[in-house]
Amino acid sequence: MIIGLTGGIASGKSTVSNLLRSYNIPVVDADLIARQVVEQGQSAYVKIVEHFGKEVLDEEENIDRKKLGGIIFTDARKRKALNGIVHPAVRLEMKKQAEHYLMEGFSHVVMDIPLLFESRLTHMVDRTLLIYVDEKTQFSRLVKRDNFTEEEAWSRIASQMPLKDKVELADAVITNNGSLEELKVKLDEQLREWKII
Ligand SMILES: Nc1ncnc2c1ncn2[C@@H]1O[C@H](COP(=O)(O)OP(=O)(O)OP(=O)(O)O)[C@@H](O)[C@H]1O
Repeated sequence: MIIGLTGGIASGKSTVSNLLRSYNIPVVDADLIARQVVEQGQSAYVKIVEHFGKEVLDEEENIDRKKLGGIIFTDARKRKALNGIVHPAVRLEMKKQAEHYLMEGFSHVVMDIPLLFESRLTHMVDRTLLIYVDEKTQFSRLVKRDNFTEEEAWSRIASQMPLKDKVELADAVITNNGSLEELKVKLDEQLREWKII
């Protein structure tokens, strides 16, 4: 079974991923794969350079994510073109890694996909698990983790689909407003309910 783990910025997905790994449940990380598929030598890298030109490369000829981000931020057409290159490569690699774990004998694999609902990727998973936090907690954890100003933190939270809208879409929700210990207990309960442990 493949479980889709999702949430919002600083809601606790990585924290939960690490807890899952401590149960020996493999986690496939969409953000990590999105960085790997644009590394030199990968087909998405070649396509990006073909499409956007060498000006998106840094001195070491790696893709400069900041430069590319700046270009697509103001140009919807270019953003679509980039997504059209990167997203299929990410999906393919995620499937490959999940299949590999299942072939190895793991009965469950988790896919950590921040934009699982927004990108309509629920067809890739059998069940969805949302890590929810209230906005105040999300805000203070974000400021603390990334050293954002209040304004930077709020604008990032506001740019995303509200977590309360994702609650309706998820098969299960873990609320992460409390301590790490509480999170562990709730995750443990959910995994038992789903007979994963
Ligand atoms: N229950 C908790 N108690 C205290 N701190 C927590 C708790 N859960 C998460 N955190 C902290 O909040 C921050 C955000 O958590 P985490 O990085 O796991 O979120 P995320 O959803 O993976 O974020 P992003 O998608 O933005 O990378 C981290 O600094 C983490 O250590």
